[in-house]
Amino acid sequence: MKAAIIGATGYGGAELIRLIQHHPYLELGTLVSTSQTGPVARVYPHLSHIDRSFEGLHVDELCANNDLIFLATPPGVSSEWTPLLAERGKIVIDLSGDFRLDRPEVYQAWYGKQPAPANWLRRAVYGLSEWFGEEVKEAQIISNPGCYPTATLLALLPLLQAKAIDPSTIIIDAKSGVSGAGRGLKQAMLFGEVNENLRPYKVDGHQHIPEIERFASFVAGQEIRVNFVPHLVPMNRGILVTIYAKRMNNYSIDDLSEIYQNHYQKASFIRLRQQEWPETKQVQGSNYCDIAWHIDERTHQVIVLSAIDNLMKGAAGQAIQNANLRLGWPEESGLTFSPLFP
Ligand SMILES: NC(=O)C1=CN([C@@H]2O[C@H](COP(=O)(O)OP(=O)(O)OC[C@H]3O[C@@H](n4cnc5c(N)ncnc54)[C@H](OP(=O)(O)O)[C@@H]3O)[C@@H](O)[C@H]2O)C=CC1
Ligand SMILES: CC(=O)N[C@@H](CCC(=O)OP(=O)(O)O)C(=O)O
Repeated sequence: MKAAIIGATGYGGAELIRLIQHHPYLELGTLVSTSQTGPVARVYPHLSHIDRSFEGLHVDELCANNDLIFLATPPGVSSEWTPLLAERGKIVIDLSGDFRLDRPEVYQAWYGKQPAPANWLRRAVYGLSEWFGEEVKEAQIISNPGCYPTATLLALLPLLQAKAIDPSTIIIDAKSGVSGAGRGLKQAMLFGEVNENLRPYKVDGHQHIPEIERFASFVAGQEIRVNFVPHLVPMNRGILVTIYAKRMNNYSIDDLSEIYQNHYQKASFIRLRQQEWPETKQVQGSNYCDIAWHIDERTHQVIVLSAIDNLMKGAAGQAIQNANLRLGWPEESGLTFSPLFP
C-alpha cells in the first residue's frame, strides 16, 4: 500500500516518513510540499539515505498514485483538501484539528479558521485508537487526535466511564516540548527565549479544550467542562499531563488499578505504571503512553499522570496505528520499537 504525505516537510511529516520507511506493509508514496522541490535530504539531512524528492500538490495524480493519504498540515488546510480526496475514494488520515470537532461553529470559534462543512465533519471518525478502534476500522476519514488530548483522554476516560471522579472538578496541568509547535519559524520558539524557561501559554483558552470536552462528555454521558493549562518546556519531544479531580463513590487505589487494568488489558501501547511516575524520557521516540495514578486520602483528590511523545503517540505514531487498524494489519505493525534512552 502506498502512502502519500501532504505537509511532508513539517515535523509530523518527517516522523511519518521515518515510520513508513520501516513499516512492513506501507510504502512511501508521494511526498507533497507546497514550498519545496528537490531531494528530501536538502530539507532533512538526517534522511539523506532516502532517495526521494518533494512534489507539488496535484490531486488527480496524487489519488492515482497512492492508496492512503496522510495530511500533516496546519489548521485550515485539511478542511479544504480532505473532501476532494475522499470523493475520489481515498482513505484520509488527518493529523490536524480540522475534523476533530463535530460542530463547524465550535471549530471556527477555537481555531479561527473556515471549518469543513458539517456533513463532512460528521463523516470523520476520531482516531483515539484505544477507544474508537472499531469505528476506525470502517472509516474513510480518520481524524487523528491532538497531542494534549491523546495524553489527557487516555488517562481520564477510564475514570469517567467508571464514575470514579467528579466530572465537575477536573484540572489538567500539561507540559510539552518545543516540537509540538511545528517547524515554522517563530520568535517565541528561539533558543534564547525557550532555554532555561518554563512558559504557560493560552491560559485563557487552548484549542484542545473543546476536543477534550467533546470526548470526555461522550464517554461520561454528561456535559463536561475542564480546566486546562499548557506549558512549554525546554526539551525537544514529550508531553506530560497531570490531572486532578475529586474522588467519587469512595473508590480505593486498588479499585482505580482494576479500572485501568480492565480497560487497557489488550492495549499494546498503554503501559500502566503502579507507583512509578511517568516521565517523558521513558516514552521518547516510541508509541507508548505511560499512565500512573494516586489518591491523596487526606484531600480525596485523584491524581493521574500520563506521558507520551507528542510526535509519536501524539501524532505520527498514532496515525500509523490507525492506518494499521483501518487496513486490517496488526495494530503494532511498524511501531514496536523501544523508547530512546537516555
Ligand atoms: N508537532 C506536533 O507535536 C503535533 C502536530 N499536530 C498537528 O499536525 C499538523 C502538522 O504539524 P507539524 O508537522 O508540527 O507542523 P509543521 O509546521 O512542522 O509542518 C506543517 C507542514 O504543512 C505544510 N503546509 C503549510 N501550509 C500548507 C498549505 N496551505 N497546503 C499544504 N501544505 C501546507 C508545510 O509544508 P510546505 O510549506 O512544504 O508545504 C509544513 O511543512 C498540524 O495541524 C499540527 O497542529 C498534531 C499533533 C502533534
Ligand atoms: C508546544 C505547542 O505549541 N504545541 C501546540 C500543539 C498543538 C497542535 O499540535 O495542534 P493541533 O491543534 O492540530 O493538535 C499548541 O499548543 O498549540
